[in-house]
Amino acid sequence: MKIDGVPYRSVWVDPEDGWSVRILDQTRLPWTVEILRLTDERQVAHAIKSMQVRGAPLIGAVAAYGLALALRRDDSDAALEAVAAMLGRTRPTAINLRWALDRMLRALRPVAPGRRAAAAYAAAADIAEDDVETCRRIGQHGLPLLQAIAARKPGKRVNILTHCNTGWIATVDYGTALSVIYQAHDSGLPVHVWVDETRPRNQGSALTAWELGKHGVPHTVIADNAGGHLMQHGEVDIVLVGTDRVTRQGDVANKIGTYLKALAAHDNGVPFWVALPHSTLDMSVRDGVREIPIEERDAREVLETTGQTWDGRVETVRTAAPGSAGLNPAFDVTPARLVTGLITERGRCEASETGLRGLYPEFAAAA
Ligand SMILES: CSC[C@H]1O[C@H](OP(=O)(O)O)[C@H](O)[C@@H]1O
Repeated sequence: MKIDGVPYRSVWVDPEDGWSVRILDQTRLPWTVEILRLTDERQVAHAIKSMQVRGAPLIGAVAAYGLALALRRDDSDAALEAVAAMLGRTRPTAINLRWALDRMLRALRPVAPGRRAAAAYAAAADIAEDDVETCRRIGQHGLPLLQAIAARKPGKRVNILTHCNTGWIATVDYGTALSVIYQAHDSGLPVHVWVDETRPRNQGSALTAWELGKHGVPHTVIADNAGGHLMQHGEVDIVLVGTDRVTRQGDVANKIGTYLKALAAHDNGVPFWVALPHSTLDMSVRDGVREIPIEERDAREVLETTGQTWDGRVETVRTAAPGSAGLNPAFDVTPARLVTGLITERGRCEASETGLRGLYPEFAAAA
């Protein structure tokens, strides 16, 4: 996607040296566009843990390049396994991280030391390019949902509620739920997006609002708790979110607060659709509520917030009462029964094992 007319991806190999890895520092957005240069796997691990890079598909792609960086120095079997394990421990919920590292290990274990670094860069590039095309197709398969809503309300805007950030900066390009919104907007459909602020890290008000603003998509930032009220008053035509892991029965792990949005949507008869690439499927898990590990992040993310002062300084301030403890689960799981359907690069399906088997027969055979 573009930033002020300049095309970007969210991760790329530096064309000047051909090996270091460039990323957008998402902790600096929306205040500044800062490009970081990563030169080893430790910097990659920090970038993922600190959420300089974030978003399920993107952390997988960046971890893949982190493995390539490590193998430039030491491409022994021991180093390959140890670095993959270290990167795999950076964040527990998004299955894309393990998916990407497993794909890298399958590609690299058969390669003789001495040739592994080049093979790793090629395999990481394949993961990145696969994600770009996958996310573009997700947008294509989601578009008819918005077209159908627009056809039922001619001359009126299609109101979409989204949670967290599922845009091009959460993937290598295009995004997942936002890929649908971008394609609808670019096709001339009158879309408007209710952007959940998405406390505590404000991926919505800071990142989704920034992305949509840069692309000229009409949007309004709302408090996380306002979505149900808007649904009760007919102001939401569809809820579109991304995900960090979908189980074989269609349970959906996503940013904390998604489950509450799904409950409100179910209670108000609002369609609740989840967009995901194949790399977000975890067919080894059935019951998401009981089996998906939920990342618990530093409580300070809840007790504090970061923003820009009126004279342009970016500062972090404490918003909670001094001395109060905090708890910060970063994800929750929405049971399949609350999900209207899944939008993937292969098409749309119901949130069920049958639905997923229909789109991904190879997974059924393997599981
Ligand atoms: C395109 S998937 C984005 C997915 O990842 C986000 O989590 P985080 O910001 O913690 O990386 C959120 O759950 C989004 O739905």
